[in-house]
Amino acid sequence: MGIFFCNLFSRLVKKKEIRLLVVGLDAAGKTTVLYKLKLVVTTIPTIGKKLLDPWRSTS
Ligand SMILES: Nc1nc2c(ncn2[C@@H]2O[C@H](COP(=O)(O)OP(=O)(O)OP(=O)(O)O)[C@@H](O)[C@H]2O)c(=O)[nH]1
Ligand SMILES: [Mg+2]
Repeated sequence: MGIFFCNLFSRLVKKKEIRLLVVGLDAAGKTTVLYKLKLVVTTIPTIGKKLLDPWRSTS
């Protein structure tokens, strides 16, 4: 875990573009945390629950 954050921090200092996946419940505060950490350039909002429902027919 420590090595992961060290690598992440060093990449941020170098201003290199990184992609970060943040997973959590709807409106849990994921985007808020990224903005507070000043990590956000662009975000993709939560995909609709219906699209992720494995029991829902795709036809
Ligand atoms: N009370 C409270 N509200 C919070 C907190 N963090 C975020 N919020 C509020 O919760 C709402 C949703 O926050 P977002 O950061 O947009 O949540 P999200 O997880 O990115 O949501 P999705 O992208 O829709 O999945 C916003 O109105 C925030 O202001 C917190 O720690 N406490
Ligand atoms: Mg969000």
